[in-house]
Amino acid sequence: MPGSTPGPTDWSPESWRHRPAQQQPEWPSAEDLARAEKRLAGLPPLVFAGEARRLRQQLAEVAAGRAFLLQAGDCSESFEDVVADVIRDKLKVILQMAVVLTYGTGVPVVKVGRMAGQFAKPRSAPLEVVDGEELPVFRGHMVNDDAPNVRARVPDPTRLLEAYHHATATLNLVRAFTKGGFADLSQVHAWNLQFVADSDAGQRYERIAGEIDAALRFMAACGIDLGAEEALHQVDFYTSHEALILPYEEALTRRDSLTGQYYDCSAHMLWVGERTRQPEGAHVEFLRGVQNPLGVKVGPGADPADVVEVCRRLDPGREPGRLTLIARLGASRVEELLPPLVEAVRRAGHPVVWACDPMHGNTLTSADGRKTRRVEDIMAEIRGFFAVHQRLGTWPGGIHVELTGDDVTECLGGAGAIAESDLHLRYTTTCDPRLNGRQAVDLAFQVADLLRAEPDPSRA
Ligand SMILES: O=C[C@H](O)[C@H](O)COP(=O)(O)O
Ligand SMILES: C=C(OP(=O)(O)O)C(=O)O
Ligand SMILES: [Mn+2]
Repeated sequence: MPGSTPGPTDWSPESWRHRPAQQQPEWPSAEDLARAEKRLAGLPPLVFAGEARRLRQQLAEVAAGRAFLLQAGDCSESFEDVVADVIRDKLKVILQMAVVLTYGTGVPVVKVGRMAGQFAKPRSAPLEVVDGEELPVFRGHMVNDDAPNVRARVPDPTRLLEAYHHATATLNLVRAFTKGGFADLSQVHAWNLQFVADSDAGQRYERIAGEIDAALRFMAACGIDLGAEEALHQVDFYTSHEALILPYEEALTRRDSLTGQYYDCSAHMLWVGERTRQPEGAHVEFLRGVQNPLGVKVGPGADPADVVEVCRRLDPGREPGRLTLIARLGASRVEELLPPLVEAVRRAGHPVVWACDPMHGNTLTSADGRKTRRVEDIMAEIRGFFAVHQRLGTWPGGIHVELTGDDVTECLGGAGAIAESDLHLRYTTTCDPRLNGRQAVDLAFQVADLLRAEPDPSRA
């Protein structure tokens, strides 16, 4: 059974407190923080250990080269976007991408949202200048508000509770949508948002949807009872976020009554960010004791020996499905930097999933000072990632992307050819630039083409 290795005996949910923790807010009141932690610790878990174990099993299939991981959602979820239509549209785009990938390749797709808890952000600098005024930086709605004034930027521990409640509302809707009929394959046309349907990618998607309809009609005509096939009517959709604010994660960590092991019940999968993955640091210490599937971001400065050390701490049992390494190396350097990392981890015997985050190594600033990314760089990094794995005979296990279902103008180029002069039109992200629905579905088609060129996934 995944996670069958007993949890470490020299660990407790609070043992991270003895290690240096990067990127933690300076909460103005220790008492208010303690009150919020106490309340959170008494609230029900958001996800269940059995669900996290099921995701581990599915990720073990990815590690073995028999499935593909699609991890996607906002850079930083906004409390203001915990609105039915926004959540539904994001889900539609992710389901569409999954259909494109599965239908085009025959490879099962494991779907994980950066959703229902992605409310905290690590930042490169503690201060920023907005309209000439120096302000503490926005750290995600779990910590402070993004409004550009000093009062809004003061960390407020009651936001930890608000984050929990916003995550709960999001997850409730996600569960209803994915288990209650909306994700039924007969709805495949309805996932095509109007602004996506009008694009080339949207029309290509419509053709696939038509073929799926025809296949379903064919099976029904052959006498197959489609109503009885659960897989046609529901999808498994999992949640994930960066485990950044450790008092929040600790408060939601619970011992599973079935196995006696600890799970961080704030999300199915947690990852440690590029800025907090120090082997001796508090974040790695916290995550090594919870049995959820874990991600580790790996940036261009990563030393292979350090990455192996993090793998040793987080995956001592060398269990497939436990660890996903999410490489975010940049389009221009992926082919140079990824091979030594893959080789070192392979030599150390960790059966990790390798996923490509083509967003964070390709961020640039536009002339008017907005963070943006070129879709062509994003695609170039994905192509480089596939090329490296093909050369090394390893499986390019998945992609990790920032997107929204809204028709935003945050990333340059791609389907819809967004120019720098368009960025201001609908630039609504609270942190990093996201692909809009059209750009995301188009990207899925290109990734499906790359996956199709891979050796038969049933090889393993
Ligand atoms: O994903 C988020 C960003 O890349 C990270 O928070 C750093 O952003 P910054 O360089 O604007 O602080
Ligand atoms: C901050 C992020 O990534 P990284 O830790 O890789 O910079 C992120 O995924 O939004
Ligand atoms: Mn980001």
